[in-house]
Amino acid sequence: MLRCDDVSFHYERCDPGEIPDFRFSFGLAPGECLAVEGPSGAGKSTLLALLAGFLEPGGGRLTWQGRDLLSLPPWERGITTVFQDHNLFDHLPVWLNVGLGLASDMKLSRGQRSRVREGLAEVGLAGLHDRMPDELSGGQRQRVALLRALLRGAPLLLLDEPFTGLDDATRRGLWDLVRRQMSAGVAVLLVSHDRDDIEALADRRCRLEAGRLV
Ligand SMILES: Nc1ncnc2c1ncn2[C@@H]1O[C@H](COP(=O)(O)OP(=O)(O)OP(=O)(O)O)[C@@H](O)[C@H]1O
Repeated sequence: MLRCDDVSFHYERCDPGEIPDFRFSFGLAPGECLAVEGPSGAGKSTLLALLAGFLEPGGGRLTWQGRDLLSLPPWERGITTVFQDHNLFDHLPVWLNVGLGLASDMKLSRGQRSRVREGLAEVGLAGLHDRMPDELSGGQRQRVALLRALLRGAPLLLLDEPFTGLDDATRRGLWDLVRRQMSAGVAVLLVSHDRDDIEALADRRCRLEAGRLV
C-alpha cells in the first residue's frame, strides 16, 4: 500500500495567497488506480514531483508497503513517472529509448531486445524501431515513453495525462497494457481530465482543490 499522510509543500512566492499550501493525504493499494483531476495550476504536477522525489516536502509521511520513501532518492523509490513532455533521449533511437526501461546501461541481452521489439509491436510502433525521437509524431513519442515506463516494472506508476491526443484504437491498446500492469499488482496514479481514460482505468477518483485532495 502507498500511504501519503499530510505530505506538505509550499512554493516560496512574494505574493502570499496566490499559490495554496499543499497538503496531500491518500492511500493507494497494489493493483489499484486512483485518478486525480483538477484545473490547470491546481497542483497535480507538484503532487507527482513530491511522490517521485523531485521536490522535498515540508513535512508528512510517505510509505510503500510500510517502507519510508521520503528518505530515498527518486531512483530508489520504485516509482516510474511518465511526464507530459515524454522525456525521451533525442540522441537515442526508439528501440534504445524503450530499452532503457529494461537495462539502464543500454547493454540489452537478446531476450531484452526481443521484449522491446514485442512491446513496440503491441503499441503499434513496430516499423519505427530505428527512428530517432525527432522523427516521431507527438502521439508516437508518447507511446515510446509509456512503453519504456511499463517495461521498467516498478511497483508504482505515475501517469501525467498519458493518453492525450491519441486515436481511440491506440488509446484502447494502451489502456489494456496499463490494466495488465495493474493485474500484476502495479499501483497507478493517473492524472487526467479525460472522462474515458478515468472510466477505463480508475477504481477511485479525487479532485485537487485549494491544495487538498478531495
Ligand atoms: N517552481 C515553482 N515556483 C513557484 N510556483 C510554482 C512552481 N511550479 C509551479 N508553481 C505554481 O504552483 C501551482 C501548482 O502548479 P502545478 O504545475 O503543480 O499545477 P498543475 O495542476 O500540474 O497544472 P497543469 O494542469 O497546468 O499542468 C501553480 O499555481 C504554479 O504556478
